[in-house]
Amino acid sequence: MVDAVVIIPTYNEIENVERIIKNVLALQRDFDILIVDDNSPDGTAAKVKVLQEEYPEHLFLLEREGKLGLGTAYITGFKWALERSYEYIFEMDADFSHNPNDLIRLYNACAKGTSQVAVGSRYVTGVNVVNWPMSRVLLSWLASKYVRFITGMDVHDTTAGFICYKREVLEKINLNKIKFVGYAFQIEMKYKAYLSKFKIKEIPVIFTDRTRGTSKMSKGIISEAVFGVLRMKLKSMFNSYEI
Ligand SMILES: Nc1nc2c(ncn2[C@@H]2O[C@H](COP(=O)(O)OP(=O)(O)O[C@H]3O[C@H](CO)[C@@H](O)[C@H](O)[C@@H]3O)[C@@H](O)[C@H]2O)c(=O)[nH]1
Repeated sequence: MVDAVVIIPTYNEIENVERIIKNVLALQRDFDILIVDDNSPDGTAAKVKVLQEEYPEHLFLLEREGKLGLGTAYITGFKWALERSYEYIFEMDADFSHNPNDLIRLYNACAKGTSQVAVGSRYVTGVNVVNWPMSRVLLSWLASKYVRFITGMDVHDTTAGFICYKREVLEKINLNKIKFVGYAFQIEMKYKAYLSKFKIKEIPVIFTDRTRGTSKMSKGIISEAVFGVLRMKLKSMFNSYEI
């Protein structure tokens, strides 16, 4: 029985999905994969179904009816994983901005180290981002600084989406109380793990922007993060923030 599952949310990732699945399933350590697809018009889910014939025991697919956001895709995936016996539950993008080889480094930080959360971090040793335009690097770096300042969390890459959670973390957090649907979900999850006193370790990784397909980042995602983080902090100061 494989003890680790990599959850990969997809929306229009037809150009990446086969390669990312094959890369992860070819790693030296065994991982299962759960794809959470939001009815991608480009046929991503249909491609996954074909690949399931090749990897019937290790590749799983959840299909949702439409584009419901990155955060809710992960929550759906977490609940699926908790119904099974996985001990290590990962988040990873489909587009190779996260290097699948680094999964093993994140795994080791939780399985062999003392951390319950391992974050593939772009900003723990300088700025390790390749191919993003300067404006996007600045936005992401400033967002991480802002979140660190407001929340007081000792995490440099607070918006990172390359994570290993030990099962106990996802069992402790009330997944039905997660407020953010977009990328700010990443911040909220880390904040809840931090408030729950879990040990969060940042593992330096190089984030390389996608060469195929397009980002789903939008202005709404930014305002969700800016105001949402303030709300989150204020609530926790007045003890009305539920983990
Ligand atoms: N199912 C589903 N998947 C989605 C949705 N929106 C995005 N995705 C998937 O989520 C992954 C990340 O989306 P991208 O649009 O490629 O993200 P990015 O702009 O490269 O953003 C990166 O930086 C963010 C901020 O630092 C990170 O929060 C994010 O995880 C990612 O690493 C991809 O696999 C994409 O298909 C959605 O609504 N539904």
